[in-house]
Amino acid sequence: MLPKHTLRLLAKNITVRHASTESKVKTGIVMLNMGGPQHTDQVHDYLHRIMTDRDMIQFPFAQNQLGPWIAKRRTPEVKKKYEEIGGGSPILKWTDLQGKLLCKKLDEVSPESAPHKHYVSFRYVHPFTEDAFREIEKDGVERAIVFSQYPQYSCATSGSSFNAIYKHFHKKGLPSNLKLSVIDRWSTHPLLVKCFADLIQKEINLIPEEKRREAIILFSAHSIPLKTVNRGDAYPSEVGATVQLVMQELNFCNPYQLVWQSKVGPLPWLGPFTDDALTDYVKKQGKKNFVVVPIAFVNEHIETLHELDIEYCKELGEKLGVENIRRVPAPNDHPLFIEALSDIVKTHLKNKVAVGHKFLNRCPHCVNANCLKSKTWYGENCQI
Ligand SMILES: C=CC1=C(C)c2cc3[nH]c(cc4nc(cc5[nH]c(cc1n2)c(C)c5CCC(=O)O)C(CCC(=O)O)=C4C)c(C)c3C=C
Ligand code: FES
Ligand SMILES: [Fe+2]
Repeated sequence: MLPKHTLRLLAKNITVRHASTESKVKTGIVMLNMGGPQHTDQVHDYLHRIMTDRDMIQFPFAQNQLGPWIAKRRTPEVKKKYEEIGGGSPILKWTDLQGKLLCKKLDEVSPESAPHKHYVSFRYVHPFTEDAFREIEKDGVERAIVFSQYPQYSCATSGSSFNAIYKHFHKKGLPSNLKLSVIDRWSTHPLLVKCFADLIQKEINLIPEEKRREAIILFSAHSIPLKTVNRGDAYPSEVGATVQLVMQELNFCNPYQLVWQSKVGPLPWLGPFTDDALTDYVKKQGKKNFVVVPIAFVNEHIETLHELDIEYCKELGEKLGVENIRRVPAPNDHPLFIEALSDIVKTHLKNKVAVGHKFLNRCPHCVNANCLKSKTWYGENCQI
């Protein structure tokens, strides 16, 4: 039997915890990402939304016809890929878990902004931006922090999601009791860097000792069209910054190279491409050991589970006769990654910068009216 005062303390604790879970949400964390189809019957609509999103992709002509046409033509092939990775994208499962773990940690390290609650906001599949903000308004949240889950900012991905929030609010206005602020990029956060370094080191250690030092670390990021690069998109340099810091953390232990994957459509995209790089390293330079790192994704989905694991590491690796090829997992629920997320939010609240200068400044060659309207709106409406 426990002493009486211990029992009283336990009862008090239980009551306090109960009260905090029931109290009104003070800080909402909007987990911004593109999302992926949960089931294969969502694939066509998902692709259609991507290919007709002018913030994401611009065709040189016939945009209204080309986008839907590519989506329709691509559907069977992409459906098959989702079937091969278990029938759908795990991106919702991971984002939801990351949000839950993040808010649990924030309740501990930032009691002044607690209770925290996460809201998943996807661009191309349910739960959409509108769903997230409907919930936020229903919960009577005091402060919403829009937290891009792309560490490196691209106008095609992060920018499109931020523009969608602007489109949702610009006519009806923000609820008067809601403060909105923005975390738009965090490619150089020290804990993100440490997390990648830890994940990479663990895979390097699994390569036989005599081959370990010669393994090439291939950092593979989703490519973007060259037209987007030349407009001044920040993404390639921000991905490069992450790579450089991760290699510094690893004391430049191995040879490394940044390569690009997942090109869509016939226009020129940023290279070198991951499969071409692998092929030439093996065939032309006699390299046989590789560690592949998905450096611009924070959770598993079709590009890691299918393109990297099945198409490149398994099928292409076997065809080329590589000795060792290991794919590093995405950060997922790695404790250092959850710590990174929590530190980013805590620092955002402490620094009281509602929206950064870099976000408000457009690409030098931006011709997208949505960007101008959206960035002006964020500049006028964000507060912390
Ligand atoms: C940093 C991440 C990403 C960038 C940059 C990006 C650019 C980009 N993507 C497309 C078109 C498609 N992307 C698709 C899937 C997909 N893309 C990303 C991330 C980035 N895209 C992720 C995480 C995913 C997978 C989602 C999931 O399954 O969970 C797809 C659909 C799949 C396919 O058809 O291969 C398309 C289409 C463009 C046009 C673009 C830059 C302009
Ligand atoms: S395309 Fe980059 S700000 Fe408009
Ligand atoms: Fe993509």
